[in-house]
Amino acid sequence: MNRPIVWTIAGSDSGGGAGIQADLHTIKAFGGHGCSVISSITAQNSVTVSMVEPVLMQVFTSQLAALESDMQAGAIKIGLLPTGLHAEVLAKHLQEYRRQWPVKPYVVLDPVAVASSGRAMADANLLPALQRQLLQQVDLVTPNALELEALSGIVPDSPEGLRAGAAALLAAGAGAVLVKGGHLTWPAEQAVDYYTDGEREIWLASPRLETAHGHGTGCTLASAIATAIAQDYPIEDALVLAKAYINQGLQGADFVGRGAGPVAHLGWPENPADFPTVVMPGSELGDRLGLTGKLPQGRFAAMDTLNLGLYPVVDTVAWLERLLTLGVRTLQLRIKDKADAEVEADIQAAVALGRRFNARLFINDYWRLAIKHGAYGVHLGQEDIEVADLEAIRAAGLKLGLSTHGYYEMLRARELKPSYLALGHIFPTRTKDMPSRPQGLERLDRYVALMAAEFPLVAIGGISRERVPLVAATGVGSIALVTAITEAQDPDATTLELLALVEGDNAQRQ
Ligand SMILES: Cc1ncc(COP(=O)(O)OP(=O)(O)O)c(N)n1
Ligand SMILES: Cc1ncsc1CCOP(=O)(O)O
Ligand SMILES: [Mg+2]
Repeated sequence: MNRPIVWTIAGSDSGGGAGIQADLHTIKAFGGHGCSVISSITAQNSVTVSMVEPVLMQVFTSQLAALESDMQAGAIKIGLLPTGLHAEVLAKHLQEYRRQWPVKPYVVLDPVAVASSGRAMADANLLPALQRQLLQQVDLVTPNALELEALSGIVPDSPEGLRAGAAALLAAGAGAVLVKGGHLTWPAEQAVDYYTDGEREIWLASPRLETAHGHGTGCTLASAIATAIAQDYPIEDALVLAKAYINQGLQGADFVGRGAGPVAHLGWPENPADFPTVVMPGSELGDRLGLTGKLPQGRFAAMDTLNLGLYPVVDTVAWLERLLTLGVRTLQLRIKDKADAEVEADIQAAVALGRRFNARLFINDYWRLAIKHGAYGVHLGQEDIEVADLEAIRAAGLKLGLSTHGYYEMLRARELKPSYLALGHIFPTRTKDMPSRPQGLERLDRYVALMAAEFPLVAIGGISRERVPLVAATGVGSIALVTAITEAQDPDATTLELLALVEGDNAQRQ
């Protein structure tokens, strides 16, 4: 596999728990190739920092030049900069990379100024240089509560204070801000991270972990985000993965010296318990954080099985009838962009057919008509979550399937307790213009490992007859298809073959 290049520009920690050393562990764990630009050499162990020595400016810029001429970065993580001058010089280099490089690196700044022991790690000129020059060159800055206060002058002692502090960093030029919740004193029982790019907010919560350890968490989090982005994960997935990596690493942390041990580096996060909760409007925590909106009041009706099997998605009642007659038992009517009045008769007919064949028949999009005609279930997309009356669908007893396109959307959908989750699009598809990138089998594998115990899962998007065995091998319980069936030379024979492939002995042929 091609490992994306990720640079860390940071200080060396002789104790091996933070700085360059933590960054390189993390970059490797996330599948990147780590390159380092050492900004300063620290002498420290698990109990004290005894020396911080900035590297000569020529040593600093020679490392940048060496990498720049041969090993252009997909993402750059910046940690400790020992002087304001190092920050100024770096800002100029970053500006130049953005101008010259064909692919712009994603830059994450972890604004380290004070060690966890309380010792100042940088000179007094660093803060103004960050504020006036470096912030403008970064895509994401990741302060903790103390660093946010130092950079913005605003004390984040409430959600409003936190939002105001983050807004000040956006105004200073940062592309986005992630405030880490570890040092916030509220909410008491959860460590809540806050992300904003000025247009949207994401709040991620995990229970506070009782541990004496955690040296290097800030460095590790920023490196994990940078490497996930270099792997082409969208920012919201990078945030979720990085927080899961930290939670896993804190659980596994132990003494190395006499003091606080380093966060452990335990590979790609896979345990659902390590993943954060997406704080939803309408939840108790959401209310406390000032989010507005509603949540459904309970779970959606459960499916009768975790394995929904072959799942054709078609646009006419005639197709539904043909497939039901062949023995298909999970199907969807997907008619796009028509007025309710134009589709009502088809939806009514589809619901009646589904009942006659005792099938799991989902209606895409038209949730009001689905409720009105007593459909078995509704399938909705991410955009619909904001606008559909989910509680009305739930209260009417309809099943709900939700589309997701990655870690963050899966975790957000999880909070709505739907009947199944769809994961897509797995391969490039001609059927629909997708704003996200194809997920591929490796990511599908990981999603299935994470969510399969909790929800029936459906894979969709670009799944041809030939790809069905590969998709089925991930353990996903259902495979949704459009063109593999509707454009097959012999749709009936193909459907029977697919039923046997996906459902094996459980295929209910008539
Ligand atoms: C099983 C299944 N998965 C995903 C989709 C896509 O739904 P959505 O995101 O709402 O997009 P449209 O289908 O409405 O274009 C689906 N329909 N079925
Ligand atoms: C509706 C939809 N949602 C995600 S991909 C997709 C289309 C799947 O069609 P095909 O199986 O022809 O690629
Ligand atoms: Mg839809």
